Amino acid sequence: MFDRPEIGNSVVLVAIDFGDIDFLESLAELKELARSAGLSVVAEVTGKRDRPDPAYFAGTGKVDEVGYCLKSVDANLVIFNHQLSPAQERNLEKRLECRVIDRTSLILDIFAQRAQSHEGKLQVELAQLEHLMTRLVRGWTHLERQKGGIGLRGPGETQLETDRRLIGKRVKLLKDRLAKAKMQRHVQRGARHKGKVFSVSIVGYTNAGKSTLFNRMTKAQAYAANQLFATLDTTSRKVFLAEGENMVLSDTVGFIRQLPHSLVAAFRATLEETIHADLLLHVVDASHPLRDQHIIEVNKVLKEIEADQIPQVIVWNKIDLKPGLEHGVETDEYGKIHGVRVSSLTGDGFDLLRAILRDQATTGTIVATAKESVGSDWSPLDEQA
Ligand SMILES: Nc1nc2c(ncn2[C@@H]2O[C@H](COP(=O)(O)OP(=O)(O)OP(=O)(O)O)[C@@H](O)[C@H]2O)c(=O)[nH]1
Ligand SMILES: [Mg+2]
Repeated sequence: MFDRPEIGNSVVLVAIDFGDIDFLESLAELKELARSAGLSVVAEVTGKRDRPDPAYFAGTGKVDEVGYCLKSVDANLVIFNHQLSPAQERNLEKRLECRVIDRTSLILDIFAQRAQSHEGKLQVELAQLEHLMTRLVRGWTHLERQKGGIGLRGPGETQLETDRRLIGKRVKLLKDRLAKAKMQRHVQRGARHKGKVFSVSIVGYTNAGKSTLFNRMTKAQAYAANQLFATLDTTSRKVFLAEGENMVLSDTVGFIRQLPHSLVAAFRATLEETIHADLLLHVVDASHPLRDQHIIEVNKVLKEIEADQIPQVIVWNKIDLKPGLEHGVETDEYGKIHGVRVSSLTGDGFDLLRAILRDQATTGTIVATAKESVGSDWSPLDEQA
């Protein structure tokens, strides 16, 4: 009953510009997401609108445009870049005679495909059920209003109630299991803390190169690929820094703008690992045109999970892709380190990164926190390029 519905693989993207400043980027990202989900984008329909209007698709001819498009390209899925209400989704499916999903469902689908560990699978199922729940709830109130309320229960509504009860039960079970898994991790972390091992978490936007950096540091084989959300599970390894000095390095799930709330909540447990780190390596794709927005998005999530107090080094990664950028360390006006430029692909700059890790492990004072560097509008990368 809780199986993920099969989605097709030829897809038409629909994106309406409601005046968002980053419309084009978010469209590009949607394409990337679709590609990462193994879908092939065969057409795009775009439009412009001054405000998000639920009634937009009625009578504007836009739906017909999507319909014509579907006929000419033979696609079996339509993905909308913005949030659709369940009613909108149903109406659109009826009119287009094609499966319709939105960005959130697409991201959930990618997570469902990728989840590997027991805990990761539980988290994704929980997020999917919670997504489903909000839709059932809304469908329910909608029906209630139609029928005029009290004393008019139809068989359909009873079914909804049953569904809700069953899903509710499953949600509770999943939450219990996740709580147990969290306890276990807590115990493991406790053991690590006793040995006082310096712990470092790698965080950053999806596809920034976190796993590639992790692999180079640990000589491990974490899955790295040119797709969004290649990594879902936190992986940790012990790394030798210097005589008598080790660290535990953790690779984590990537962030993305408009990450569905249910997913943020579900992954909070895994990300909590991050809160207890002594240092964050915030990996940024320095060659990406939107790298500054990516940093803001990641810091937003870090603040949400209360990890914004932890010393943080911005690791400008992929400098091999930016002609003119060279490896180097960036310090603020107090001499504290807040950035380092490297290439995880070639290893360029890794001796600097290792030195920073070693010094921070022994002194704990050479790196600034994100809070300390907020407000400084100095952008060293631009100075360099
Ligand atoms: N040119 C170049 N490519 C890199 C570098 N670091 C990583 N990449 C590539 O960038 C892509 C993404 O790398 P990953 O390490 O999987 O990125 P990630 O941040 O772990 O991504 P998610 O797990 O999806 O969040 C891969 O194709 C890597 O080969 C680098 O320094 N230079
Ligand atoms: Mg990864």
